[in-house]
Amino acid sequence: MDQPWRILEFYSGVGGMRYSLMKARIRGEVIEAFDINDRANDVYEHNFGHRPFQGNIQILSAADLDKYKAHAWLLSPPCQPYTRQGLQKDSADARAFSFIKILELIPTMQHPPLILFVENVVGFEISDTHKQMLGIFAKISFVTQEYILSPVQFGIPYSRPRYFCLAKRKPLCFKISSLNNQLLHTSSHLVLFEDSKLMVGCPPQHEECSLSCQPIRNFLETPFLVTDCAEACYGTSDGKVKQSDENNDRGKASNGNVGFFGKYVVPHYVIERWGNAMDIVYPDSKRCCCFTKSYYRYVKGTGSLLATSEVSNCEPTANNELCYIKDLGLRYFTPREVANLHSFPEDFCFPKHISIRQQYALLGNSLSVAVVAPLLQYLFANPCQQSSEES
Ligand SMILES: C[S@@+](CC[C@H](N)C(=O)[O-])C[C@H]1O[C@@H](n2cnc3c(N)ncnc32)[C@H](O)[C@@H]1O
Repeated sequence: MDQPWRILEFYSGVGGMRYSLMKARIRGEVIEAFDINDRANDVYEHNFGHRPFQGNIQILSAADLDKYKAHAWLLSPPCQPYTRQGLQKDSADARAFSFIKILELIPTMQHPPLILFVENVVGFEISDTHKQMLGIFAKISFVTQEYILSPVQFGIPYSRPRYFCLAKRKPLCFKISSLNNQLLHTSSHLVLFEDSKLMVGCPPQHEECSLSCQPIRNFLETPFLVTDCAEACYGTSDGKVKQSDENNDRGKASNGNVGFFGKYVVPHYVIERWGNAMDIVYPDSKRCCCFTKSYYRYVKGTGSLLATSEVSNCEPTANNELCYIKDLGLRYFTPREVANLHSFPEDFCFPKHISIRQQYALLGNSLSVAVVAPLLQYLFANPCQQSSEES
């Protein structure tokens, strides 16, 4: 392909796909992005200087899309229809409609895309939306390779396994076509980035993978210790944090000081209620759990908490486990640290009016650039030639 790829980014959120394209150094241009969420679009515009098309993707027609003459579509549709925590209504969930609707337009287009990339949660691969998607791809002569990969397989101490579908319209082909029509859990054949020498090809959660990961410490804002936090215990007892303590009040110590990490301190009442369900990691840990959009609002299953002190006056026995946890200087990872674990670039930032909770929500919906970039590099590589390995 001589000309730069013309790329559409659907469900663009805060632009994780676009950052992945940049990291993968794909010779192409995002000619339009689409998202229904105002705040996500504010963040996107703040970082890329372009405001995505704001509206429901479901209303787009084939004629609307033909105007872009796009070669590639990147799509990360809502994952709630398929998440284990959700109701798993799958294709019956209204949030799944726009995705199938837009794929169904492809056979009717004058300038259909040549390349598609889809990201979603694990569980999507057994959904009927997935079945419908593959049915449409077969009808329009697309070949596919599917993956379930997590950042831990790329040297990042972060467990966020996600489903990816790479699809190309024939006669385009994959570099390794023997992997067509397979669901793969390994990344070993993906192109190595100069700066990701730690990439290893083993299944997510595999012990050896996390051993070769960098420590969490490398992803923290510095200094990472909690200060001024002893009395920063605000909130209600239902595991939810008070509505009014957004950005300002939360973390204000009774002496009036607001330490940088004050608003990230885990209140003692939350430890008492949810301590046993917390995933606690240390700066030297080589793993942490997936941050969801509910991080900072809820504790259970929404992401790891950071222990900033290993010294406790209490013994970690079953009887005084909560006392022990209270002494760990627990705090939430900051939004910047979550962005670091998502491998977002240093210059990524939020406009001032986006609250902390909104920042977590937007990041929780986003993706790992460390995983998506090599997949995109593989997807866009030498698309018109068979690899020498196969010839
Ligand atoms: C899983 S998130 C994708 C996030 C994105 N990849 C990122 O890096 O931030 C799904 C996004 O799709 C948007 N969305 C959901 N349904 C939509 C629809 N029908 N039309 C347009 N955008 C939609 C949501 O606002 C959300 O930002």
